[in-house]
Amino acid sequence: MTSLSVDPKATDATKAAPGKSRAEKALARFHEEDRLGEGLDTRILAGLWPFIRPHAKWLVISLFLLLAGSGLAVLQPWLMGRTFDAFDQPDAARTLMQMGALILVLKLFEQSIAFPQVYLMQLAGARAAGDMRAHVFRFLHTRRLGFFDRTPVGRLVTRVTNDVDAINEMFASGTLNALGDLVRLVLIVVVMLQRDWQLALITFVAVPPVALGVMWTRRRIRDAFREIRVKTARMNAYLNEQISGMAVVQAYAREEKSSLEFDDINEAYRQANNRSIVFDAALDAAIELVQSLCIAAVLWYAGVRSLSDRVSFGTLVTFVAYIEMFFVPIRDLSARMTQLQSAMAGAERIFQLLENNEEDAPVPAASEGQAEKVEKKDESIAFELDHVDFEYKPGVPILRDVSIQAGKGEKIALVGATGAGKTTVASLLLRLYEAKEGHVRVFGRDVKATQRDELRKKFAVVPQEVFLFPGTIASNIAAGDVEVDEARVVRALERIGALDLFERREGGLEAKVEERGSNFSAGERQLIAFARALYRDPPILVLDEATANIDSDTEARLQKAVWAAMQGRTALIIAHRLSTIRAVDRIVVFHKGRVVEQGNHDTLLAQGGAYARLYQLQFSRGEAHAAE
Ligand SMILES: Nc1ncnc2c1ncn2[C@@H]1O[C@H](COP(=O)(O)OP(=O)(O)OP(=O)(O)O)[C@@H](O)[C@H]1O
Repeated sequence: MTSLSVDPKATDATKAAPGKSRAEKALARFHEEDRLGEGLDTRILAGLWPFIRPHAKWLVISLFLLLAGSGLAVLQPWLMGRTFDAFDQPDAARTLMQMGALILVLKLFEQSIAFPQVYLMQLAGARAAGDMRAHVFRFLHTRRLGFFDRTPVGRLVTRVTNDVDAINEMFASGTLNALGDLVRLVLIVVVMLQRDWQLALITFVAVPPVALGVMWTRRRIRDAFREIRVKTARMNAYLNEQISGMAVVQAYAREEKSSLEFDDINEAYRQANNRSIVFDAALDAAIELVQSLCIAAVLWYAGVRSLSDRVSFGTLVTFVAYIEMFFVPIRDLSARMTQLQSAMAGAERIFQLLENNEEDAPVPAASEGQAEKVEKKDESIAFELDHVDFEYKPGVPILRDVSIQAGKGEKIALVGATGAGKTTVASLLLRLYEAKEGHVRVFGRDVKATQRDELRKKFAVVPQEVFLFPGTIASNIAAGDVEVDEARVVRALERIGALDLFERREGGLEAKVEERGSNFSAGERQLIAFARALYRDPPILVLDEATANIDSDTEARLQKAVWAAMQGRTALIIAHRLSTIRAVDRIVVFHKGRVVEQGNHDTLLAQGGAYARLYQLQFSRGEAHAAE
């Protein structure tokens, strides 16, 4: 796809930022996205086409009906004029009845095609937008984690919601009706000129000032809308922050201060809205005024001219009707242009996102031949880091020359100060990130040469911060399975000794899990994560032990869960509890991204090195007693 880069010039939001705090500037930059696009952009339209194409037939029918509707709308005042002209003809009564019937039929026809026209246009738009949302969501699933580290969540959510909606709006709000408006304008101009060119010119004199006025006002309205979007985003961000941090707000009696802050944000939002309302109302009133002036001018001129050349009654009726139809499309054209620009800007941002090439490669990165080369067929090794260097950000090394091997069934503990790089090792094994140097192998195969799904099926991860999805206890334990296998859920819970704990809850295993598992304690969430690991029953368990304090009953259950989960499989434990550390086969000690010691508890203790110091530190804190 060609590059659809965004114009880098600063926007109002960033220009308005001098002297502001860093946070405010960052916020302003974030809202910079509210800029509008360049109107019709063929590259963007080409990018949208694959989403529209499957629904294009509805769009074509709708546009055809739109053009037909525009023609019918213009035909009626013309017929009306002919009807009035027939008044002084001898067979006026018959002509009037015929024309009346014809106008009625045309009106009915026009109205009856209006429904399918609007419906089909919106249908095509809603379906294309739905496909696009699904596409972007699937695309996000296939990005590497590093991409999410760098991209704010809010921005990605906006791509799937607001930006796609902006494209949908193009269909829903009738932006494409601009085509009908244009046809209508051209037809009106032609009929007016043909009917009476002098009266037509009187009307057209008003067009340039109206067009200029509309453009000026629209620009103000557009600025006001942009301001509204910025204020809305600010309000959303503030509400999000306040509601998420409600516990702190209440605990520190911050309600009054928060209310004052919110009042400011609310007031700014109201004022931005006010500006758009004022300009919108003024524009409507001005258009009405111009229409009335045009009608008055036409009537006046017809009066003046009637001294020498009588203007027919029918012509006057036709002109009055056309003038009423004439300025509305001019007013709407610019609003539709704004909507189109907004849709193009939304589409451009989506395409920029879709250009990201950090794919979480589903298939082996190396060709088959290369894959063979990196394979190391030692069936007894479950996983291995072979002289691995790694950095999250270029130039900031996190792991340096790390080599760790785990034999099948071996239990390995990683210990070290916080930030030493232990969790990173687990992420590399799952190929959530890729090593800069060296090799990461799982069952003898380089992770880069393994199918993503095949690799990840070999692991169950119990993270420090367990993430629960809304659903039930059972559906969370069976995470990843569309159909929950009840018997397996029960067996998994039994094995970690937590079945009774969850069955006691109201609703049992079908008890509701709220968003992010907020109705479960940290310990309970950990237990669910252990059950999840056992349900999956993979050959390797990765356990990032939680450091949070939990009550002694849950602690005992967790201990049991750890042992149950480790049974019969290889385990990599990022260990914090001494009881866990002492019972593993091998301890790997990390310091600033390097492996500084390896061995079992007794050997390392006897060495009196880094591990012995860490152990003494924890022991002196009294944790060792708890672990006895
Ligand atoms: N996604 C990330 N992007 C950038 N830097 C990161 C990322 N994740 C971790 N780091 C940094 O990498 C270093 C190692 O982090 P890691 O989580 O592996 O440490 P750890 O030893 O597991 O720490 P802890 O015991 O606190 O869990 C830290 O300095 C951390 O700030």
